[in-house]
Amino acid sequence: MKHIEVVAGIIIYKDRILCMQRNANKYDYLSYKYEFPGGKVEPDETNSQALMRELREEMEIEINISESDFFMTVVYQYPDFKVTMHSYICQVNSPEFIRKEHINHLWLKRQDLDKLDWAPADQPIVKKLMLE
Ligand SMILES: Nc1nc2c([nH]c(=O)n2[C@H]2C[C@H](O)[C@@H](COP(=O)(O)OP(=O)(O)OP(=O)(O)O)O2)c(=O)[nH]1
Repeated sequence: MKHIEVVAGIIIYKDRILCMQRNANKYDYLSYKYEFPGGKVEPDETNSQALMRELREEMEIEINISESDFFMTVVYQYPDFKVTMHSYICQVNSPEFIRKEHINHLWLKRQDLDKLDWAPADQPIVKKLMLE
């Protein structure tokens, strides 16, 4: 079965976390779900390089990310593929970005994160963020 390596950014501005809504997808279980922005790691890229590239491409966010920003890794088995997702805390100084691929976004306080319909692999990240 296909196994993909993904990076995701927990974008934090003041006391709010950026939640991005995916568009329709060939897999119903991912369509319109909320997620943390990011994407697949390409060969010869480090995780932080991949995340900086994805945030630049997807949202025009220019940010420096290093291994010290690592938050947690989730391994999740979807019906059609397995994902290993590495998440990083990304503190930003401005809430500005350009939404190029997602259909909606919300800036939520930690305690409200569980009000959204998250991609299944994101549940452990949401849970951990709510504990802090
Ligand atoms: N970026 C991101 N991807 C996530 C999260 N949770 C989760 O299950 N995923 C999955 C969805 C996708 O299968 C994969 C991310 O890769 P992607 O963004 O390049 O994939 P995609 O489905 O949008 O596009 P593609 O496969 O058609 O290229 O990881 C998350 O919080 N952020």
